[in-house]
Order: sequence, then C-alpha cells, then structure tokens
Amino acid sequence: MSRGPAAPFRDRLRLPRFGQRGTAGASIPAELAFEGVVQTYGPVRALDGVTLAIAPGELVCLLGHSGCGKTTLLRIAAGVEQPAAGQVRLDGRVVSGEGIFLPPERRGVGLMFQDYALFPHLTILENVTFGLRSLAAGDAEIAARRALSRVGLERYAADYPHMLSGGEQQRVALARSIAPRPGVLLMDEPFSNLDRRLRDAVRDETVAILRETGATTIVVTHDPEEAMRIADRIVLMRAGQVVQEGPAEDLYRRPVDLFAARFFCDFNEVEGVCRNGRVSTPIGIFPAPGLEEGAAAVVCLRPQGVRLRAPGFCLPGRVVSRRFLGEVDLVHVAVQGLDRPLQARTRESFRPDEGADVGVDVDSNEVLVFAASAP
Ligand SMILES: Nc1ncnc2c1ncn2[C@@H]1O[C@H](COP(=O)(O)OP(=O)(O)OP(=O)(O)O)[C@@H](O)[C@H]1O
Repeated sequence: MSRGPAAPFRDRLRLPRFGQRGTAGASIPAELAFEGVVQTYGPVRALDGVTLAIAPGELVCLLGHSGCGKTTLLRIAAGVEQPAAGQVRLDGRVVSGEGIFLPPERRGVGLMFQDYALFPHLTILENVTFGLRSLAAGDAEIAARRALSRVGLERYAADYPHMLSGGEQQRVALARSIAPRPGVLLMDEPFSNLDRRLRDAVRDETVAILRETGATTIVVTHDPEEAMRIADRIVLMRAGQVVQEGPAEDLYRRPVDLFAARFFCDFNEVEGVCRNGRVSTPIGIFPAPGLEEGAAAVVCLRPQGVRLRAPGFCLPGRVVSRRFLGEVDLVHVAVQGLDRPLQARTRESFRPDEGADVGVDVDSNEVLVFAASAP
C-alpha cells in the first residue's frame, strides 16, 4: 500500500474523501430514446417492447427485480448488444434499428459496470487513461488526472487497483467513465458492492459529479430507496416491460398496480370483494375506483397509517409484538377478523406493551385499493 501508517484517520476509516469540484469536465448531454425495443435469448423475451425517452441531462433509474431486463436495456443502449427489434436513437439519430448498428466506440456512451471492471495490471492512472485512447497521450493524461482529482484520488494515480478499498475502486471506475465526457452515461448497479456505511456518501457524491458533468445518465438498481434518492425519474420494469415511469413521489403515492405498489412499500394487505364500487373489510370500507363489480380486491394499508389508541377507541386490537427501530417502533397488532396481525410503524408517545389491548385507527389517506389479479 502506498499510504503509510500515518495515513489520516479518515483514510483509515475508509470514509470517502471526494475531490475538487469543477474538475469533472462537462459533457454535451444527449437525448436517448428507445422505441419498441425487443430482445430475446432463445425462448426468453428479456425485453418486450420498451419505449422510453430520456431527456438531455436527465438522471433516470431503471428499477426492477432481478431478471426483468434492466442490464439488457443498458447493453443495447451502449451498443454492446444488438436488439432483436426496435430502435435506439441518440439525439434523434438512429444508432440501432432500421438496418443500422453503430458500435459502442461511435456512440459517445459511457458504461460503468457493477464490478468496476478495472484492469488489475494497470495503474489507476492507466486505467482511467484507457478510455481516452482517441486523445494524444499528453491530453489523455491531463483529462485522466482531472477526472481522478474530481473523485479525490489523484494521489493514488501510480497505485494498482488491489491497493484500493472497494469504495476507492468505485471512484476510479467513475473517473474512468466520466473522463471521456460521454453525452450518455450508463451505470449498472454502481453502488451495490459498497458496504452500507460507505454507500450513502459515495452515492451522494457520485450524483453531485454526474450533475456537474451534465451527462444524461441511466442508473440500474433493484433498490427502490436508492432510486428515490437519486433519480429525476424512475422507470419501473417487470418481465421486459416498463410498468410505470415518473418522479419518485408519483410511483410511491400513485402506483399503477399492486406490483408497483409493493415495490415501494411493505403494505398490510387485506383481501376483499368490490361491491358497489367499494370494498368492505374488517378494517373498514374503502372506495375501489376502476374495479368491476364482484372483482377480487386487495386493500393496501401503509404501516405508518396504522395508529394505536387507548382501548375503546376505533377497532379493538391487541399488541402482539413491539420492536424499537430507533426512529419508529414496529408494532404488530392483532385485529379481529384478520388472519395476520397488522404492522404499525409508529412514533407516538402512546407505547402499549406486548399483550395490551388497544384501539386501532386506520388512516384512510394511507390506503390504496387494487385488483387482486396483478401478480
Ligand atoms: N446472454 C444471455 N443469454 C441468455 N439469457 C440471458 C442473457 N442475458 C440475459 N438473459 C436473460 O434475460 C433476462 C433479463 O436479464 P437482465 O440481465 O437484463 O436482467 P436484470 O434486470 O438486469 O437482472 P439483474 O438485476 O439480476 O442483473 C433474464 O431472464 C436473463 O436470464
């Protein structure tokens, strides 16, 4: 390791120390558009008609469970893969489709992988310079050093990847991907290899750097909280299709179906049947807009919408368990007529013990009703 025992406390803790603002180098952001993109691998339809437009400079998170096609869409945007059907356009110009296929090096698109893909036998500076082969050697080194300086790692330029921590390697990969100033930057699970303690700081600083470069960015993640933290717009995918797209608050508050709803909240779910536009359940009667008469419905109640009161008020219930989670208590409370206890996330001063009788107040603003047919 190049750093001696006198390395600053911050380094020993492996907390990130980020670089000099203003050294990221601005990109000319491009518009990226997918239209009816299909990809198949034998019988697997990895992408099933994806249409999506990303504005210049926008930061979009592709969110979805494992295998829903996120990486495939990135690879197609980068030009690493050719789609079976559909078009990809950069600033209105077709780069895939209509018999056209532009290779990755002619797209001005940067790709950052989950495992960082650093070359172990090259120094940090050489790793970053690698993506700048189209520049004269002197210019490439200047650009590489500037990118390293932006991520706070210029002093490790002569080190090798194995001498750096996971968080530092992530920043080298980031420096390498921003150094050529791509108009579009594609990042596949860029924070998943970092431990929780580092992740928030690295993530926030990475977003700051991305904003500074101005590049249009797609970040793939399966973590809804991460997507909400960083994205201008979230694109939720399932089985090769876009389920819903919009700002975080739209997806959280107005999910289009049960699948989308479950992605963002660990709901209490109570089944019922739609009668006269409403669903009657042991925890109340709720409007079921858009559901047909007799349709099976699921009433979804957010844990923060379950309030505990003194016994005698609202619905009768009994506390089954209570866990102190720091900012809130997680309380399981049994309510007559329900198969499972309700989960309540509560921060109120009324803190009944396990086994205590309580009143259970359901906040109807925290309830969503969906057709039960969604997978
Ligand atoms: N080269 C390939 N050959 C065969 N099947 C593939 C190939 N690449 C992807 N698939 C399949 O296509 C589907 C989509 O894969 P993809 O990697 O795009 O999903 P993902 O959403 O990125 O998943 P993860 O979050 O696990 O990375 C999956 O069913 C996967 O098994």
